[in-house]
Amino acid sequence: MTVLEKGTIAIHTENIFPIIKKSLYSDHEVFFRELISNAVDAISKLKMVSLSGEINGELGDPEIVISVDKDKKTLSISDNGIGMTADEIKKYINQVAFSSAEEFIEKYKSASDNQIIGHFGLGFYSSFMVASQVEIDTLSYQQGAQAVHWTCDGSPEFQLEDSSRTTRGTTIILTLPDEEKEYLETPRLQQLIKTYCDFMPVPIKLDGEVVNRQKALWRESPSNLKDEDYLELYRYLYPFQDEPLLWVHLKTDYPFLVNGILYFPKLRPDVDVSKGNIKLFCNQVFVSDHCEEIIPKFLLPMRGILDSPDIPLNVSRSALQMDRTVRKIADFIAKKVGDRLKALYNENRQEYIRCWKDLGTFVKFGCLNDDKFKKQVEDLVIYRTTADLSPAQPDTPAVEVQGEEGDAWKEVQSDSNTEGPSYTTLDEYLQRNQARHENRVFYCTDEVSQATYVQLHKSQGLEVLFMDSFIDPHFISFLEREHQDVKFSRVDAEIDEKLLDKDKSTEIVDPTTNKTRGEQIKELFQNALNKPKLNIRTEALKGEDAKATPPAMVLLPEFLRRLRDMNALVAQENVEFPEEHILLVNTAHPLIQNLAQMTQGNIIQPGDAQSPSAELAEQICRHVYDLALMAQKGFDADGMKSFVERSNDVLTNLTQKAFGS
Ligand SMILES: Nc1ncnc2c1ncn2[C@@H]1O[C@H](COP(=O)(O)OP(=O)(O)OP(=O)(O)O)[C@@H](O)[C@H]1O
Repeated sequence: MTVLEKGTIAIHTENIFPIIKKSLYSDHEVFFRELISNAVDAISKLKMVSLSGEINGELGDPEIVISVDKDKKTLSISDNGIGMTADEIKKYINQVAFSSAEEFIEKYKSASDNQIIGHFGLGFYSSFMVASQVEIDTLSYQQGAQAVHWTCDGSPEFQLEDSSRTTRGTTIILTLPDEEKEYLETPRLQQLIKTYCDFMPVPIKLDGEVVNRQKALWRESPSNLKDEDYLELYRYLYPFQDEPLLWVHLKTDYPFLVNGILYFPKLRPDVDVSKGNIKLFCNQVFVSDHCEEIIPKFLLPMRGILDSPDIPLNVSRSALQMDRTVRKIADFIAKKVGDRLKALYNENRQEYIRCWKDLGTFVKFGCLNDDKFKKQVEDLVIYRTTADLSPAQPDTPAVEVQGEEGDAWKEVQSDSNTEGPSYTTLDEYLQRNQARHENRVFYCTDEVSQATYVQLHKSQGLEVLFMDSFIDPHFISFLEREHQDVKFSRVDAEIDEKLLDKDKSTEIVDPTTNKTRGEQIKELFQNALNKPKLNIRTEALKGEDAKATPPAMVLLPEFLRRLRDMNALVAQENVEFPEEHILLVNTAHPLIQNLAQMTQGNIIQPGDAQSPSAELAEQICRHVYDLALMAQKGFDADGMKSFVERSNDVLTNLTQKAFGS
């Protein structure tokens, strides 16, 4: 073998390699991605040269082969690409690669390495992060080319000599010191291929088997893809997860190049919505699992792949966030997501409703965070409602329409018959209820604990919207800012006039005192509860069956509740239920009427010696109050104790009465 050249690499920093090693300490494995990328590039270059007619004869199937020699402690990466001549090695390796190494060090000496996404495009010299010696054995595609062998042991000195290689292409041989011997193990190498090179367009072989998937679905035209293709990729990327709700295929080449597929996952309660789940690629090469700086915040829970060579990757994360192209790409993604939602809303409302439970949070968060996105989707925000909006069933059977299989008319029919709760937009709600309660929206934040209130509204034909996600309190404030004249009130905040039977509550019952039944009951409760800050109101609630209305309700005015919620948020803990709430006692309810009867002409005064029935009445008043309170707040330990004790007392009293004792 003739030594062609011995020399010193033209760099100015002495001992460049220890510095490379140190500055990339946490990211050693990226050398693998860099070398495989070079191999893929060499194969694509060969294809291009061949297309230009410069090569005669067969190219053979492109492939990259990874092999390990444990005795020699070497890891080799071979490609059958374009190869290099001695001159090219001198130019591209000795000069280009190493001057970029120097540039890298200058740039990142001071920066903490984890600020840079995936240390992408470090190039050939990154092999010195792991190898004590690097060799290149290569034969150029050019006719009559001489194979060459380059060796460098990590010092700036190298050796270049002739090689006996006879096949076109390049092999990079890394000799690994003991501390890097993990890269001699098959499972570790498999994992690296899967992580970084899974979607690279050339087969990568390890131990004779192709390990990578190659096909990058996002580079294909959406018109050639079926739903199943997208689902298959999702299952592959996120195994053992629920199926995604829908997806958006991103594809543009102007003014920037972006390809990708983003999926809306089913939002599980344990999903961390502040953490990005989208995988960032650059020309099918994996870069990072973390692209929080690129994806609009409200879309972070989306999953999938974003592939763009136009995202600057070797700048700090903060610079990335400020980058104009990155900002434009973020806008582009948000717009595409908005378009997709709009299309689904218009084309398949049932499916949109099915997805809404999970999509709703994205969309609302997006409206709060991004004005452009808000404008795009504000008409698509829907709410579950107590109104029954299912299409009326026709009185006469539908006219038989003869149609082919899959006939559009038939599909529409089956679509509209889908059962389930009804959904409405805010505009539709306001329009529908304009005559009864203009610009007023009744809503419920907890279907279970507010069930009584919802039922009361429903039975009087008042429509209630369910706004029960964690984002809804913020969203309600946002809606009130957007629609200045619209007021939102929770079903337990105040009682609408429509729910009250004014005639019944003014009925006079006691001719001697001239007190209405309402006044009498109010006094009864005031004395029994003895809570000066509590505002007791007596009203007759409307309802065909008085028993179906609640005997009493605790109301907390909307502004007081919001104030309390805000304080709780600031204090990060539960704040006491305000004492200044309202107890609405329903004089139409038989229980309350019985109470009035029991104490007629015998109003209990605190401190009075009480008759047994007056005592029972007092107990029941407290009980009615507790039951009403329960819907608003749970009990603390003391409250629970006295509630249970009193329940037992009341029951004992009642059973005694039943025996006539
Ligand atoms: N396997 C290979 N086959 C043929 N040429 C190669 C191979 N590996 C490296 N080269 C040559 O060496 C050059 C320098 O490689 P290096 O990886 O440092 O930078 P790069 O690939 O040009 O850019 P990047 O910084 O994006 O990796 C390449 O441009 C290429 O010409």
